[in-house]
Amino acid sequence: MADNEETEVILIPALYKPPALLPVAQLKDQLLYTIETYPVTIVVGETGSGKTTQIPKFLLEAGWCSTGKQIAITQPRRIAVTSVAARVAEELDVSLGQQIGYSIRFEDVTSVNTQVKFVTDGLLLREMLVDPLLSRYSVIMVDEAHERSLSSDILLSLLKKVLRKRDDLRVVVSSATLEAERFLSFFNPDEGEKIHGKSKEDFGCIIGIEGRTYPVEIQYLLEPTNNYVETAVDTVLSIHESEGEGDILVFLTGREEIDEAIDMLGDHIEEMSSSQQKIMTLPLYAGLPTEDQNAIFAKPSPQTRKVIFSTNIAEASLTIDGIVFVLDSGYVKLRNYNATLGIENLAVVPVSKASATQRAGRAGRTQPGKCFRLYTESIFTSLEESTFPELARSNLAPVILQLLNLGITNVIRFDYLSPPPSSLVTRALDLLYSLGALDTHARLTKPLGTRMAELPLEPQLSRALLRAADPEFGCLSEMLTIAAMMTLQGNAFVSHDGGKKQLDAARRRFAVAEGDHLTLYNVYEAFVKAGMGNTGWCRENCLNHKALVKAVSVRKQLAAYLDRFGVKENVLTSSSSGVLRVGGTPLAERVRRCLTTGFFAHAARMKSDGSFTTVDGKTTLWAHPSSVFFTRKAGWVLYTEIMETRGKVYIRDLSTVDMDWLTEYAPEYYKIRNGR
Ligand SMILES: Nc1ncnc2c1ncn2[C@@H]1O[C@H](COP(=O)(O)OP(=O)(O)OP(=O)(O)O)[C@@H](O)[C@H]1O
Repeated sequence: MADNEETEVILIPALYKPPALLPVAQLKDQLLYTIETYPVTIVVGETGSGKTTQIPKFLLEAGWCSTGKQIAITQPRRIAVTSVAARVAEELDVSLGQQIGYSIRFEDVTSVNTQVKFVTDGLLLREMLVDPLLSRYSVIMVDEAHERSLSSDILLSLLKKVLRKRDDLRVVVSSATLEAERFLSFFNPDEGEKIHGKSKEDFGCIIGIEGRTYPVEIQYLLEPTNNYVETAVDTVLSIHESEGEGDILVFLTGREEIDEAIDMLGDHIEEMSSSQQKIMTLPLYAGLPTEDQNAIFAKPSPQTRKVIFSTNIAEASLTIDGIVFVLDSGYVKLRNYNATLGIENLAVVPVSKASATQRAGRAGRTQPGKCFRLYTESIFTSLEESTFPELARSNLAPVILQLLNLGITNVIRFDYLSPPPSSLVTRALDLLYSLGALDTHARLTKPLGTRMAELPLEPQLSRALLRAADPEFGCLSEMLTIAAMMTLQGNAFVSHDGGKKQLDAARRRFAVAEGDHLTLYNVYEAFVKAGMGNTGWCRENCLNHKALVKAVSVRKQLAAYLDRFGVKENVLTSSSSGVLRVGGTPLAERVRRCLTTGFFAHAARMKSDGSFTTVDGKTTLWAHPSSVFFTRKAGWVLYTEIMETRGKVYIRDLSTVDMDWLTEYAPEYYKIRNGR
């Protein structure tokens, strides 16, 4: 062991069942030797070879937690964190949250006994704010690093720095083949440089794991399709009719497509004869509450075939027992930030080869499988090798805020794995400056900037929340509720029996003329009043009970942050009193003004045809169907979510504002923009 050669090795409980089948098991000794010897180990292995579930157990068994330190395994996605942690706990026959735990935003399932912690890469970054050297960990494994998620790229950069300060830390990076060399040379000392006595030659090592659990047969279309949703549904039906047993996982790009496919398949299911095996459809996308996401793991009855329609969140690390068939649409919705327009959108683009391989790898995990690529083989050949780094196509404001809070003052020259375009960095600095998080020297302001960095919310929302207690606004209680509801990402309402009319009527019942934020506030208040255990009431009102329970918990956690900052609810604020006035300003207006202090950059004006135009008049936006302003008229609004689907830019969560408020709360920002 690095810290203590004499330490006694802790043995895993007797119930530990070594999964002899998994290819990684054959390399156990070599892996442990490498991790012991080199500060950095890059592990390259096929999907399903056992990297995620087995390596942490090997490390635990070898005593990497015996000095009281923990092992962390990061994942880009929450669902991978929770499900893999559950699997490892099950394999070790321990209860989740004890020896094996996990932590995701707003949900910490760990205890003092936790030795192996699965965590999202973003959350581990946050931990660095309180423990910059991540001193409580002996090994940190960054899984799925080839995905190049924003947080995992930044984490790798910061780990590189930490490794120069800590000689007892080990970093394991799991990656698809092509990126392995790049990761290694990123970590390596420069020519002639020595770190803790180690040079380029003995600082890191790549280990390849060959083989996978079960074979996966790949099939392609002979001719390209121009409607992959329809082709996916047809393929599901033909598998159901002519292939053997086994569940199906279909990769589409977003919620709308998933709903469309489920509806289309539903029509066919109704026509099926009762003697046939049944089909059970399930959606899976990031905005679904955790409990609903976990429904995909439930085993259906033997007479039922499970068909999961998912976005790329099921693409990596997941094992869904029973999946035999994978259908890959060949497309993914990727975040893309246009620094010139200041708009973050989701564009549907072809997947990379690495993604397609990961998708196929969701089959063949617990039995042999088949992957139907809903595109031709020549299209596959023409795909990019790997996904373009998220860092180079994102709004960098949140991450720059965190870097600054970690004491990294020069965010332009920071040692990025791939440096982002300078326009993205400049834009982020501009925005943070206009939010008051930075001073004119691009230093974090105190306390506003540091508090914004600490709150687990996007900077605009953090800013609005931190201003809410100001006597001028006096709406902290309301803003806490709105912020918590916004983290549900549009999932407060749900159509229980598929009735769109009922859903629309329910939305109307809670809707207020001022817009979606106060509507969300109304929903929350009504939910608490009806009794939080009242699932019947939620059903009647087409509300998502689990999501609302989650909002209550998120609200509490946010309130605890503010409490720590010494931000208290103003005595004048009372959530029950919608008519309360501060200086003659009604509560609803104060809330919208307060939102403007954060979201001033997201303003738009409704045109006569019901669409919206941005402040500079260059972009047309449409209210999302879930918005109050999908049907109602408005003047100026601000929006807190923006997404692009099939060439149309939709805005969600809108509130009416007065145009003058924009310059009142963000004079610098509008001066900067007008000056360009
Ligand atoms: N929840 C589960 N139920 C049944 N088997 C599982 C489960 N989780 C993992 N396994 C088994 O362990 C194998 C290895 O899974 P693991 O996630 O460790 O692989 P991996 O190498 O990290 O793959 P990937 O790169 O695709 O994430 C799976 O192929 C499967 O056989």
